[in-house]
Amino acid sequence: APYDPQEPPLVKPKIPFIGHIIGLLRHGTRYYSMIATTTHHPIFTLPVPRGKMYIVTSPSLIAACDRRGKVVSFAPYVVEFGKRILAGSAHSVGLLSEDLLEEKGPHGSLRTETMAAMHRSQVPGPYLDEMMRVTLVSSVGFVDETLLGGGGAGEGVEVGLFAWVKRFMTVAGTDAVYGAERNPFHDPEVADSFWAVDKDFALLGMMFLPDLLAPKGSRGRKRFFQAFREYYASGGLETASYLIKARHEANKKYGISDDDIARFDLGVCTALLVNTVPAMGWMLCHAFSNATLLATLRSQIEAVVFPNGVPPPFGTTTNTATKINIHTLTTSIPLLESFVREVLRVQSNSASARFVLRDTLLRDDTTGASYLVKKDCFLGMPSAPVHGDQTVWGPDAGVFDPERFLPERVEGKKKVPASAWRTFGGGNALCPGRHLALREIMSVLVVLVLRCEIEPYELGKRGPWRIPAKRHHISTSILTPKEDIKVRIRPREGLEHVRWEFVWEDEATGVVSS
Ligand code: HEM
Repeated sequence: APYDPQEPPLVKPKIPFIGHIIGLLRHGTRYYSMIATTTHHPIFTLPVPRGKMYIVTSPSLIAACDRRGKVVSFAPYVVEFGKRILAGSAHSVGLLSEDLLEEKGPHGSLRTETMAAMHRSQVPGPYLDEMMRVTLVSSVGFVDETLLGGGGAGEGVEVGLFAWVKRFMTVAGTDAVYGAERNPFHDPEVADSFWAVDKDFALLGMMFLPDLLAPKGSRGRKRFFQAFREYYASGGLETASYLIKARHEANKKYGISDDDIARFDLGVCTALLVNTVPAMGWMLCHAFSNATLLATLRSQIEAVVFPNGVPPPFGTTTNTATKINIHTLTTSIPLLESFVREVLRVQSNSASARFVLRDTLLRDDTTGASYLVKKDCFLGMPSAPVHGDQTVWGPDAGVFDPERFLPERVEGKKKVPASAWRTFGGGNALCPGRHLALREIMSVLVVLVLRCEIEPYELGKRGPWRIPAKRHHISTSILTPKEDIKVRIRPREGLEHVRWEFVWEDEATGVVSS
């Protein structure tokens, strides 16, 4: 459709016609930030071959889009994902695409019903606590194994940091959801299959000769589906979390076949893992590369967990374990969540991709200006430009500041609008896994900060920390590094004799872990 002057300002490409496509291919989502900083438009239109894209960069207009979530919609992407990546049957994809405008309410279609189940099962409360209990047992077990490695004499192990995190977070995350007893991810072949699909995501999405053009991803996808069909056939559902049970119920209500349910699980695992896993890697880079911050985190945690705030001396603790309730810890040490939120602020590359289902007028409450966005156009609210905006975060927007989200700091400053922190998106597409992700990340962080030393290590000697460059990916919000960091992980000196017991217990909800 021709450009209407009521639409957001047009940014013409330097190279006619294809210039923006070249920019996007070359710079990825950074391209939006580059345009935002040079034009200062709160929303702009990028003409591309066969259409146009609207890009929103101001928190007030992002809030306006969130309010119009039904017409500036995420739903078409759920449908495309079901079709292209999950390769669901025509029947199931048909059901997913019903009631795109969500006029029938939260229980009016398979898509909305499933999403309601995702939210209901992950709000803070007993279901979430139970998932936390399982994930903690799983990740602590793996850390124990690592620390016993390297001959057990404390020399530690040398690993690629992100690869190491990926191995245990993949299992810990899926244990929480599918239950530790029958989780298909305990078979390393299934875990590898899953990550092969993620790697070939863009090629599989083209739906063109996948066996030939994306052989590993295509084979991995088949292996994944087979493993999940077997999981349900052998009674896996009985050992699953409420999340999987609630989804299953919704699927059955709409007559989804067992084969399609196994396919949908690839969607669950994608949402569950592709951001959480790299996010954990970045957490460790930011925590362990900064000696002052690491010391502060340790002393704040130790003040809570040890009587008198210092580790018990050698010889006094052989029989009693030091019990650490991570739930209490994260509520009494605000720096933990502030740090995690700040890492997510600087590392987030989320797109918040939307599709305009109906011509809509967006009103910017701060300026009073209105913009017309047209049916069938793409609209993106990339996180990077807002996360780096000095008018929102202050002149130090570009600086990594782990204390930025401390409650007392937030109160003292000009209020940052909720729509300016976009790590988990917003509106009715707001990530339902945000509580699980934050809690899981904080838990693993506490365990590792307390128990481990992690140092860059190459060719047998200690090297400097370098925060690596990121690899572009079309669908994940937290990108992976271009190259992994080689590190040595060993038990912290002087604490080898401490027997740890990590639990997640919330007296308020009554879940007690073993
Ligand atoms: C650090 C970890 C995570 C990050 C950064 C993240 C980020 C996001 C983002 C940016 C969106 C899109 C929101 C939008 O477009 O406005 C999203 C959606 C979603 N996320 Fe997460 N996520 C994380 C972890 C999880 C976990 C652990 C789960 C658990 C299953 C999960 C489940 C989902 C689902 C199901 C959606 C789709 C929502 C819908 O269709 O309405 N995410 N996430």
